[in-house]
Amino acid sequence: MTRAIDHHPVRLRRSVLCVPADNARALAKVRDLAADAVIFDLEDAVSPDRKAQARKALGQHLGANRPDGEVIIRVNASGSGFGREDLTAALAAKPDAILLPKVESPADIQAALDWLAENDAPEDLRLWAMIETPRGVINGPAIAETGRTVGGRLDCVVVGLNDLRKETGVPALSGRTYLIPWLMQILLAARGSGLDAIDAVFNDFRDAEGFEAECRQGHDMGYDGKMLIHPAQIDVANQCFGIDEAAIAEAHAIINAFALPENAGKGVINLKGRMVERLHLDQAVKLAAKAEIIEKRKAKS
Ligand SMILES: CC(C)(COP(=O)(O)OP(=O)(O)OC[C@H]1O[C@@H](n2cnc3c(N)ncnc32)[C@H](O)[C@@H]1OP(=O)(O)O)[C@@H](O)C(=O)NCCC(=O)NCCSC(=O)C[C@H](O)C(=O)O
Ligand SMILES: [Mg+2]
Repeated sequence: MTRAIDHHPVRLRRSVLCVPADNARALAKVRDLAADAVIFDLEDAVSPDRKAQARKALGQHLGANRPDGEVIIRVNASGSGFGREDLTAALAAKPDAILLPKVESPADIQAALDWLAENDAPEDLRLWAMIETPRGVINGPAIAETGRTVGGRLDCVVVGLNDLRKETGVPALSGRTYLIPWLMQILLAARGSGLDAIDAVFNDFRDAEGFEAECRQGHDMGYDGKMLIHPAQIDVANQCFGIDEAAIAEAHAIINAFALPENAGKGVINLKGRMVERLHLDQAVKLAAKAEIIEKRKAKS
């Protein structure tokens, strides 16, 4: 695992594909897909009468197949009546992270942390949190901060706009005009506590143009990647949230310039007529680390 300057681990999360845990045909496809991370869903993609079946299918599937990227399991919320059984099944399936839906307060994170401690969860098991209700957005900074300071397991938040639109009445307009303030609020809360942030799903998976525009928007808002619902969305997300050649070259130019003996100890330098400070060096190191992971991933596929 590559570590960035601020010691937050750099992980590749450009494309985070969601798969209903009870869909055998979709599960069978996952290993051959180029998603950076896969969320195996026990929550809204699985109907209440199939929850038990989905837990069992997921355990069997992950027992025999592991995708290359991060494995995340989304459980049902604690108040749903399915939460405890989902957590038990998730822990047994040994994911990299458990995704908590509809997180509304620091207490939701704390309850999950307590359960994990009581059930001897491995130290490196991470928590992800979905922010997808009005209270979740309002309490975003406190949620992110509690997750970081208590137990240190939380390292990623995911925006759920379907639920947020349902709860607020904001319609699904192209461009997401009235949702942008909340998207930026969530991004700021995540960054304020050193967490990664994943943009929401785009439902119209046959609308390639609309999807690409939304990926570019999410990237420009600062998000690390996008939650996806269909394999056709993976390549575009990897490209939009990826790093182009010019940016990699620029990062290396900054790193090399600060490594020159004449620049040792300098806080600011002149790089071909442009002011470059050590904060830009930090950014360049992080970007180069991510580019290195992307190259390794390409070499493997
Ligand atoms: C949306 C879908 C139900 C569409 O499925 P389908 O009708 O099967 O589409 P296609 O015929 O185009 O599929 C082509 C093949 O690809 C496989 N497939 C489809 N989706 C996936 C997937 N997600 N992962 C892996 N493989 C997939 C199909 O099986 C076809 O292959 P084959 O069967 O061999 O022909 C479906 O895409 C789907 O269920 N997507 C995921 C839905 C989901 O997980 N929803 C929960 C996440 S969204 C969310 O969380 C919202 C958030 O909470 C919020 O509030 O916003
Ligand atoms: Mg949701």
